[in-house]
Amino acid sequence: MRASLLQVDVNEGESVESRRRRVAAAVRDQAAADLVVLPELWTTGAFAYEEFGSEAEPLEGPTSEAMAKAASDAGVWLHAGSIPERAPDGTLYNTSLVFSPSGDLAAAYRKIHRFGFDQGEAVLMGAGDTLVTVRLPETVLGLATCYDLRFPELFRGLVDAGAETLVVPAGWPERRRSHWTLLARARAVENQAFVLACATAGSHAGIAQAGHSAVVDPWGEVLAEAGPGEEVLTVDFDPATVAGTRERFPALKDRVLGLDRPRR
Ligand SMILES: NC(=O)CCC(=O)C(=O)O
Repeated sequence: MRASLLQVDVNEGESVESRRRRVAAAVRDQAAADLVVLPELWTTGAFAYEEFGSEAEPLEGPTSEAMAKAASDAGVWLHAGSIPERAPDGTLYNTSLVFSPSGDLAAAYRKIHRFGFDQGEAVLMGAGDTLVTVRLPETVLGLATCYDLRFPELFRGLVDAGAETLVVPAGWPERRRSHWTLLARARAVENQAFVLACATAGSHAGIAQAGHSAVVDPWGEVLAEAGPGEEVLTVDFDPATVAGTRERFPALKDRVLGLDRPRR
């Protein structure tokens, strides 16, 4: 299976419309891939809080339309990263979209853990409450977004739902890059799954982005890692490695669930 991660440069010098056209063209160029992955909130930038409301779109908005067409033109599965979604009741969500090679919306995942503590995304956006997996011919994707990477129980839930390839679009700051790299490997090792971690490059809202998108195998080996700038990271991997790893080293079967809490 071939995956291409598009590490998009997101900066205020380029309009959302221009970036949408540029990214759609880049997706069309990936016709040799089976799966193309984009980062989190690449239209606005994950830290451009003041843009979330003005650039929010419904699930059938301009980004979704452009990405559906790009996926069908290229004939690829497309994890189109996330958009600021405005739901019919007005609530904003950080929503990831997955399109099939015929351009149909196969899945939408609303980010469960919002970043910012008592500001930014955490107060501007609603929280998703549903785990999402997507069955491709070669593997089952489990969806998570950026800050979700810090919450291992979410990933265990995805694995329990059948996920073998964990896809994590992000807008991760350069100053915490070591956490990004470490957590992507940790989620791969503990879940014996592939991790496709696709981040933004560049700088927006005064926050330098980490880049360094990566593909990690179920043994925790980094198969490929991008540099800091805009880049297409293409990797061939064998999804059957997941079942092989889980069979040879059956740690997931040794889980002990429902432990009692310490007595006080
Ligand atoms: N967009 C995000 O979720 C940022 C997450 C982050 O900066 C961190 O977890 O650190």
